[in-house]
Amino acid sequence: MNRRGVAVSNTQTVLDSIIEGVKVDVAAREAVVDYATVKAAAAKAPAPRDAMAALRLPGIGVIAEVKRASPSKGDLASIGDPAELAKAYESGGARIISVLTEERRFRGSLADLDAVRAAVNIPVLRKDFIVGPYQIHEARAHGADVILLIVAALEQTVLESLLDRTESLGMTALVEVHTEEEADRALSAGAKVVGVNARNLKTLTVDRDCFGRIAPGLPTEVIRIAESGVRGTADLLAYAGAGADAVLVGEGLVTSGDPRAAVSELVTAGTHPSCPKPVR
Ligand SMILES: O=C(O)c1ccccc1NCC(=O)[C@H](O)[C@H](O)COP(=O)(O)O
Repeated sequence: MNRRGVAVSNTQTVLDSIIEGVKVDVAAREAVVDYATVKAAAAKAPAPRDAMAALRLPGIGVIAEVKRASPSKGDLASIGDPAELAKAYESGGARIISVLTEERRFRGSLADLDAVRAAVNIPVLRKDFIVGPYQIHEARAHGADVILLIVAALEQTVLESLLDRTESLGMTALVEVHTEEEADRALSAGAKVVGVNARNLKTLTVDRDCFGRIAPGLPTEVIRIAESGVRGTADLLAYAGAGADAVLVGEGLVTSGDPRAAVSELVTAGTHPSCPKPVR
């Protein structure tokens, strides 16, 4: 019961349980490489690549994800060499490479991020469940140009301070939302790039119409990314019609059998003159 006597569920969501594991893992890494050391390493890292410029190129951009496994699907692809996969994505025309670094549920790692950043010339997104400043400096130290901030996982003041810190390090924050209320919070925190995830991270249900409900309410200057559920060009075109500047694709690429061709097909559709353009 809460203070008003209303029953409150104590059920842990999928997101809660991921965050619980992430916090344990961050504390373990911080015990080995302390905060001051990770900050110093971030300060010495090569300059961030310009993700905003990549996202402003004409056509619907493709953010291609290195994704081995997920809570919703279990194992997806073995991906022995993430650098080779990232190079295939880049040669297929991806604008940004997303690298899942969470280990317990996604079987990603910071080593994957290192390998991908060294292999490609386009911006790289560290896709993880960021809960504090340590992970932001850590992301930069490992070459990240973009980081993900999930509104549903962060108190508003924490979201604001993590967004400021990300930008002060020269990186771009992809601020992820799933509801209109979360979109309002992202905007009030100052998000310049908003990702609408079709996947509800608490229940794992996927609702591709979520983007079309939320994106039209975003200011025109905000870059809009449609995340999850893209399995082919029809999904990309539907998101484009609803105003997406880019789509973020994982499962559809890693299970395709030919990731370069799969990205290229999406890029071709997203840059074809008949593809709907975001209204600005
Ligand atoms: O993918 C999941 O099952 C998942 C579960 C809980 C939290 C996050 C999850 N995925 C992260 C993502 O947002 C996706 O990897 C990304 O948007 C790509 O989605 P898809 O193209 O559907 O693989």
